[in-house]
Amino acid sequence: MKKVLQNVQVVNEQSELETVNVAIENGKITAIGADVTLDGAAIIEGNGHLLSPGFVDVHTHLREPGFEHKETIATGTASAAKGGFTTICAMPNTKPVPDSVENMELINGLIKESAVIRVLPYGSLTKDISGEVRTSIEELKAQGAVAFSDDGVGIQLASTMYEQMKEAAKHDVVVVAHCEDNSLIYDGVMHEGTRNVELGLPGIPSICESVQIARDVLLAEAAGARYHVCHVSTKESVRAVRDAKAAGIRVTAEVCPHHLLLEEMDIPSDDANWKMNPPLRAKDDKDSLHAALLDGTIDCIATDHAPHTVEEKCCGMVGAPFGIVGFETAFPLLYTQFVETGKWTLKQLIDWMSVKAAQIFDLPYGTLEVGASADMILIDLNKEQTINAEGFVSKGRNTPFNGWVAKGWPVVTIFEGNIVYQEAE
Ligand SMILES: NC(=O)N[C@@H](CC(=O)O)C(=O)O
Ligand SMILES: [Zn+2]
Ligand SMILES: [Zn+2]
Repeated sequence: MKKVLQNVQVVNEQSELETVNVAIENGKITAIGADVTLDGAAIIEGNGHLLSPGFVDVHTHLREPGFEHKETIATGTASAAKGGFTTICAMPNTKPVPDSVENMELINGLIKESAVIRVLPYGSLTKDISGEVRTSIEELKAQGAVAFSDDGVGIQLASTMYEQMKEAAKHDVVVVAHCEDNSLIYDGVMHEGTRNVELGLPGIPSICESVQIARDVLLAEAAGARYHVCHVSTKESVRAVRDAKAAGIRVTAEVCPHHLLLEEMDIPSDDANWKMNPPLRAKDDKDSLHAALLDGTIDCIATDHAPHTVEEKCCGMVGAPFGIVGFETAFPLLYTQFVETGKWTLKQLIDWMSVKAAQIFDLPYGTLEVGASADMILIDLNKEQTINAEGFVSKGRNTPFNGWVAKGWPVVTIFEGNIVYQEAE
């Protein structure tokens, strides 16, 4: 199958736009340039839109198997495709957990059946992500686990983390950590700071996250492991990662759009659509996350797409599950708030959402290089739209961004050379 995507604009290293055509053969990019043509190829008209590599999201929750009332692989991947993602890594807090060869096979089968884009499943670090019995990294890697995590909970015991890091180092896979010390949560539902006092809600202190990162970077150093920190949210966490990198420890980190866009004082009321883990922190935390992205301490942006039902999120923060959806709003929000305002270049944003994320896990995606999988998106940078949760393709409606106006919407998503999402006319 030959195709030519014509009349699209790519961002070059200088963050300038260049008009090109892209030749696609057998699902791969075979040429890209101003005069590219291909005899007998089907034409996809790009209408002068921005061409970006398909985004790579290394932190997502698809909920299937086990929690199909919140999301399925079909609805989650359709939502991701609409948001411009063509590769996503699925966290293991499903039922069953991908903690055995059998469960991993089950999940691989479900992905094959219903995913519209590439889904790379995590294997868990412990059985049933309960922090007790270690999984076989060797066996789960052989079943296609992209990396290893117990996301949703922190690994409480240093020795469990250390033993799994040594195994991960042996098999050259990355340990990916949700850092949270259970003895420092205090039943909190939002950041322990100013706004939780005003709202009369229990707070989660910053140290709950940062102390575990500090522990883990030292364990990673001792184990010789590659270690990636999930959803960094505090300035102390940033410092721990920055210092670890300076010391030559093999650590990488991600930040979520909501932690870059929002802070505790933005929380309007006791509304569970503003409840996520880690919580929205203070302004100086948010500022330090921005600085960390710009200086390379934080490597990439990941959504932590975490759908829950309207019923679960209906009635205030206490009792509601943590998490907000992210696929369908990530790029337009970040583009509008930080690229249009001149804080970031378009190239920086695209790289943080694609190639930089892929590189952490040695994935050959998130690039428009010749020979790469034809995973690409067209973005209409001038299209402005109000975010409407009711219109999400995801089953989740749990977003704090409902009603926000944003520009820069993905209009076509191409995965392995085939259109998997196209904006309705
Ligand atoms: N981020 C969240 O608030 N929730 C995630 C779990 C997690 O990422 O820790 C979920 O699975 O709902
Ligand atoms: Zn987490
Ligand atoms: Zn998560």
